[in-house]
Amino acid sequence: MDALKYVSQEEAINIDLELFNEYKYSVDQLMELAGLSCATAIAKCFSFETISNKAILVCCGPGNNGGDGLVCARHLKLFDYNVSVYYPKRTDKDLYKNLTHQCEVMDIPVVSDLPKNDAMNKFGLIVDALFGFSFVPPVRAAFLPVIELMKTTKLPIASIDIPSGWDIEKGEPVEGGIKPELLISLTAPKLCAKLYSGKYHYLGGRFVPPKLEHKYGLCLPKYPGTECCILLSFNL
Ligand SMILES: NC(=O)C1=CN([C@@H]2O[C@H](COP(=O)(O)OP(=O)(O)OC[C@H]3O[C@@H](n4cnc5c(N)ncnc54)[C@H](O)[C@@H]3O)[C@@H](O)[C@H]2O)[C@H](O)CC1
Ligand SMILES: [K+]
Repeated sequence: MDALKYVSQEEAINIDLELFNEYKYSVDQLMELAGLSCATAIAKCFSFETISNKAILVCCGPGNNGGDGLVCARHLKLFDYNVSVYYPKRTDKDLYKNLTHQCEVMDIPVVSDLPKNDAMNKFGLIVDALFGFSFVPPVRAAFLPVIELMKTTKLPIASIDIPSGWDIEKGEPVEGGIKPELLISLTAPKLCAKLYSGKYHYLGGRFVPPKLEHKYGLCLPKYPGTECCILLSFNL
């Protein structure tokens, strides 16, 4: 079998466009599957016993990566974790308003200010849903504090699709970036994931129609049975 393809930023954007325009998926559909696969991979890697208070802070950015984070937060809550969401720049579109509402009515606190030291100490894991494949470096000022927090924290980080702040193709910035313990690539891994050496690398977003997979030569791995995510690599 041919090797799994790591896609460029342009290919990732084109695949995304094709899913919406040619294959007629809606963003909500794919985001739900993407977010569920992220929550599932997180639960596989971080059981209740391994993270203090079962408490997870999900940091959500302004685009669809942040939307995946909101969906992921809701599923983690359904999996019985104690979930909070940090969402500093709320996007004024119905999709995001509804996803935020769904979290709030499930008693997931959604805050606009980064939790301070004491409040931060209760968490056992940070989910990074700040930026995905549309990120263009460098990080703008509004997001520097949360990126700095994630660079210096002792808590494990689970990154959705891209470790935020990393160049989509060239990887970690030369001045140093965040170092997630889990990376969940969605649809297909991006080139930066080749340079990822953290503990767990999962693939999620099991929604690619075979014709689209072949067109881009993705050579996706065979997901086991009905699983929505698959472990690509594990480093001790
Ligand atoms: N088909 C798929 O694979 C699916 C992927 N999903 C997820 O969607 C993201 C990509 O989402 P997109 O809305 O295109 O953009 P991002 O979330 O990556 O970010 C755009 C957002 O961020 C701002 N921004 C860009 N650069 C910077 C910067 N340097 N500093 C600060 N802010 C920045 C920009 O202005 C936008 O507001 C993909 O990765 C997946 O996670 C779908 O959910 C399902 C289908
Ligand atoms: K991310």
